[in-house]
Amino acid sequence: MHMPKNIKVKPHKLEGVYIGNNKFLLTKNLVKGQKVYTERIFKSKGEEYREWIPFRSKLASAIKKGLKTWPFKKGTIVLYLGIASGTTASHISDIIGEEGIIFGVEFAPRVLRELMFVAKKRKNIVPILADANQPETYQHIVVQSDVIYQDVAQPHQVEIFLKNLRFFAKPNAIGFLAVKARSIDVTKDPKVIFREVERKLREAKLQLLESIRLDPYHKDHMMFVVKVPKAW
Ligand SMILES: C[S@@+](CC[C@H](N)C(=O)[O-])C[C@H]1O[C@@H](n2cnc3c(N)ncnc32)[C@H](O)[C@@H]1O
Repeated sequence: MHMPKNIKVKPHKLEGVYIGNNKFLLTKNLVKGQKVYTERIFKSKGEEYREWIPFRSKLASAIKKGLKTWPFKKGTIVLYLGIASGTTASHISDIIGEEGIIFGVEFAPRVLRELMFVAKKRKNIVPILADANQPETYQHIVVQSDVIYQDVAQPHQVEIFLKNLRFFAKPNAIGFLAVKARSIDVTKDPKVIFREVERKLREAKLQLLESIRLDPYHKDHMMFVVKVPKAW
């Protein structure tokens, strides 16, 4: 087996995130010796860390671009829409630990199958084969959540996001919406699309905390971060 390299690690200002002396973002591996994608594993003072690659994860790229809102900690309950094979979710899983839970909704069966292998090792991931546009079909599984994270790259992604917030957001929950401009309309300038998304979020009476362009890691993508008002 390939022996992980020893590096120096220091905590990032966001809880549960670390920085290696090589400037990589890292999370502490919840399942020692196990990789989830093409990330490298490192060691420091008896602990094992996984590299969190911003080109592979929009959340990691948002951190690189200065994300400030950080609701993830041990025990956080997350609804993840468009979880795919669990690249980003595996790092959230590292951070929230065994006390937390990620309900991962994905509508592509083939992709969900990959996630099943990840979830077999990571007990805090619950894979759900469903269409995020129909929250009523998984309402019996998912509980009220602290965080709703959405990355579905669909034309009606804002509507899907709002619908799920209405079903599952706890008061004061934090929502992350990763928007790929081209999925909404390939013909429009991304800036126009992002303004439109912002307008819809404000119109829905959500508090817009941050909007972060994810270039150069993810071209024409924006991460919107919102807070759900107490009485919504
Ligand atoms: C960009 S990928 C997600 C990558 C993942 N978030 C990550 O960072 O590891 C988008 C995923 O959303 C899924 N998806 C798209 N529309 C969906 C829908 N309506 N319901 C559930 N999943 C959906 C796709 O099948 C795809 O796996």
